[in-house]
Amino acid sequence: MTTPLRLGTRGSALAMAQSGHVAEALTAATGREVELVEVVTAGDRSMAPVHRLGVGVFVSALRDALTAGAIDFAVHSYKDLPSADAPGLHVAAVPPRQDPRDALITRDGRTLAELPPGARVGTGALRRIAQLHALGMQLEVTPIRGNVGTRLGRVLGPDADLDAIVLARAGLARLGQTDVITETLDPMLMLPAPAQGALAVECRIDDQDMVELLAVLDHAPSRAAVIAERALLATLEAGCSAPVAAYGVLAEGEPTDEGDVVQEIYLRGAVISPDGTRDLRLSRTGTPADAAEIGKALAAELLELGADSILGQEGHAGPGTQQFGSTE
Ligand SMILES: NCc1[nH]cc(CCC(=O)O)c1CC(=O)O
Repeated sequence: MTTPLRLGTRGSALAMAQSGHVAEALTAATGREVELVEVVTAGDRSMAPVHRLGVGVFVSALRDALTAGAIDFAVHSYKDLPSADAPGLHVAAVPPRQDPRDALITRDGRTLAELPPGARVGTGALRRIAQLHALGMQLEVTPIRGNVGTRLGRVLGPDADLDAIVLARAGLARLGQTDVITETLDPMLMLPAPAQGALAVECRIDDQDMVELLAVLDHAPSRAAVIAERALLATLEAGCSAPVAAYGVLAEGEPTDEGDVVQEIYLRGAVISPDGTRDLRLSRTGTPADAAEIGKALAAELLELGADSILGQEGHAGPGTQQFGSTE
């Protein structure tokens, strides 16, 4: 009998749900038993706005446990990972991604377009705040934090004080709560965070057995999309709490003259000032093998249009440093 593999996870309902799904998938594919080990992170203990908490509050405790050998692997929400690689660690799998779009939940069932001026919309991420302002609908955007249940309470609970909230559809999907969604937002209006809806399954780079075992969970199209989105973010030297959005989609391109169907990646990226007055959005296509280059090239185009001055406005960390952390 082999010993169970130790999967480190945060204790939030969302983290437990996504770790549980990965554990089940790994057991189904390999027959290996998986044991969940709860790791408490600084981000779980604090209620401060996350863009003020800064560096990796939800991630570093899990990574420390992994490096120390207390756990064999960890599952992260990929969008919460800093864009720089962690020394000695390796993302061994990107499982099939959930729908990466953002979701709107309203108190009275109105859609985004139906919200009146002055409607109170809660969200924590600068990226979402910026895009809500950019709609020019005079929404009153209110910062919120807390786990998914707490945030839903602000709009659906007995003491609801907001007209609407925006959060990742993927989180609700993993919790089996998509029935609360009023509207899944069009990425042309609300472009998701880089890597939203994707998971990163991480292990120690020198743990060859785990690297090989976890590879069964990898989904190449999801990985390619995430690579492109995160290359854009890294090139902008921004982090998950910056007002940067990116969405990569793999699709079949136009058939070649010989009639061959090839995969194409379509990447859309945006940098928007928190007040919504400066709004840069561009897209680009290429082949999935060039995912990282497409992200870098799109970031370079955004920089040419002045993206750095927008990012500078909200305390851009500058070259060599990484500002990141869970945005909601
Ligand atoms: N930053 C918090 C966070 N990290 C991952 C998710 C869930 C969705 C995902 O996996 O992208 C959420 C919640 C949210 O943004 O509403």
